Amino acid sequence: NLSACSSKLAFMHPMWQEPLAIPGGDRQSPIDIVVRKSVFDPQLRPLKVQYDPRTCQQIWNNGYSFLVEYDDTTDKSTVKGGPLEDQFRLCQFHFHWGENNAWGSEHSIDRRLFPAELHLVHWNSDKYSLFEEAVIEENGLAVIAVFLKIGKRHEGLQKLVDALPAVRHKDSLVEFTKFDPSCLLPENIDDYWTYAGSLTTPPLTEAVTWIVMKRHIEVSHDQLAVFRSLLFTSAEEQVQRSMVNNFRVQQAVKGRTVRSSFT
Ligand SMILES: O=C1NC(=O)[C@@H](c2ccccc2)S1
Ligand SMILES: [Zn+2]
Repeated sequence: NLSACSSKLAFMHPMWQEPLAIPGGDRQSPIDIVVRKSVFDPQLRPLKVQYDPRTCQQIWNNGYSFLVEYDDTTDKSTVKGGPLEDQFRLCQFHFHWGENNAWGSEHSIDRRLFPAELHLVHWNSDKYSLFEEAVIEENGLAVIAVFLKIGKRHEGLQKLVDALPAVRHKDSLVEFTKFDPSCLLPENIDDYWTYAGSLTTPPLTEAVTWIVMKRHIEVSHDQLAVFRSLLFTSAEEQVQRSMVNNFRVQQAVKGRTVRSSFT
């Protein structure tokens, strides 16, 4: 029973062609965050994150990333505050990473890329009743992004890393429970940038309030190497392709303002 938040939204082929024109297309993601152009907004409140590990259900390889999916039928795992006017429900988290440690993140800070980027995907449960409804609305989604750096081993991540060989191929799924994703957040979640953007995979809808953490987390080289052992391809395909570089090219800022919660 794949939760709605990602099963229906087909991630097209990992190297899917960028559509020539996206409807509107003036608030696409990801972007480079130019720190000196960001604007401090004292009205940005602290983020309130409340995750219940009992809502964790499964991990699956959708042929573009691996998704850790949560039961989003009740308001048990939520984010509110910060730039958000409403309460948003966690439906899944996933990562984007590179073939080496020089790149892999979708966003960058003054052009600095990170080896990987975590996305915690939430939808506006005050206004909508399903992820699919929210995904086409301009205030439908909130994604918390956290950069990963190579350093010491991340103890909380290891439970997830140990489960990855079971979802090596596209369309494989394994039960995965009692995982609290707050262990993947940096200690300080009060310092972030926020801007109006889009999904970074099809349907690329301009529905996302992005919350990009200033502080990164550290994972070990070996832990990230296990991400790279995943495959884009299903077990049946004769040519296997490593799941790496699953990030979108950066998009034009087009006059948008990136606000910061800190000076
Ligand atoms: O933050 C994002 N990362 C992705 O792969 C995009 C996505 C697309 C559909 C569902 C969930 C996430 S949007
Ligand atoms: Zn993502």
